[in-house]
Amino acid sequence: MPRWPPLCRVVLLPQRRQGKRGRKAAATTKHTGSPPGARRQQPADMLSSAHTCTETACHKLQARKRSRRLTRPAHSSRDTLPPLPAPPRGQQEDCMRLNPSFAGIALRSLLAVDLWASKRLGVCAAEGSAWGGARPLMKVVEVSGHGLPWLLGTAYGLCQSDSAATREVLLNLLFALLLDLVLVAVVKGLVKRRRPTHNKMDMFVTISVDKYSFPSGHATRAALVCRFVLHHLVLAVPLRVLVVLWALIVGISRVMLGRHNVTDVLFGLFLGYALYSVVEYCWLSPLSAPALFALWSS
Ligand SMILES: CC(C)=CCC/C(C)=C/COP(=O)(O)O
Repeated sequence: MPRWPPLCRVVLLPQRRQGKRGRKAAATTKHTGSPPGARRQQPADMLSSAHTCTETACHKLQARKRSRRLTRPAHSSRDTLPPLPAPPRGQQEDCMRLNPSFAGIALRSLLAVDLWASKRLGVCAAEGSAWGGARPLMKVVEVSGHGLPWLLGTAYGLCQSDSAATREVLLNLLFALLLDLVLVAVVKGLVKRRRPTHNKMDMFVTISVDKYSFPSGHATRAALVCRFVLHHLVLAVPLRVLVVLWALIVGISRVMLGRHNVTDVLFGLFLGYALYSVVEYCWLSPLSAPALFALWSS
């Protein structure tokens, strides 16, 4: 590789390293052949001055660069300012508290309203509560939406059924109830929202995740069973209305008994309603699950 003459090193280095102001000056130099305000140089002058300043300028530049490199912090780049040091952890949390997002504020407000409303509506939470006399009745409603009677009742009906159509419907109801139990247990285990403080833990048969309240298992089951029954049972209109009312009363009773917050029940009703669509989509029939149905025919 050819060695560049010293002139090139001296002239090119400062131009490459200069900032905006330096570039402006360099543009003037390029245009006029000299820095602004200086005497216009002749080609011979330029050549001789370039030669005479070669060694000293080069040494000065290298020394300046070296000293800049020594004084510059290790993390800084040549063209950017060094990044500001991260604020201590406590200060970061303060900033987050001072600048919460819109979604954060909305969620906190919703939860505050939810807790306040749930406490006000928990009128059967204890015998001494405003509607404490209705507590035994609410507990009957609680049992009517409990998983155990529904599972046992469906399994019994399945064993007793002698028509293929009834068997198909009951098998799918059993599948839906089991799916619901699993889904609610998973969501409760993930969200881990504690039951309201005013709840008395005197519930009929619970499993470990039932110490959590989101979503309400009774509400999901009530919505799921309600949709299932309305689709697969031929009922008179008053009975259909009664089924819908039962689902709503089960949901409301959860808040009145102090078992749940309002949002637990609302989400539970939505989840149960949506779960029915999944059950419909995965409908088990002698065509889609022949092995399962063969159990009964043999
Ligand atoms: C033991 C079995 C088969 C089911 C447990 C049903 C149960 C206790 C659900 C909890 O419902 P909430 O979440 O509405 O309180």
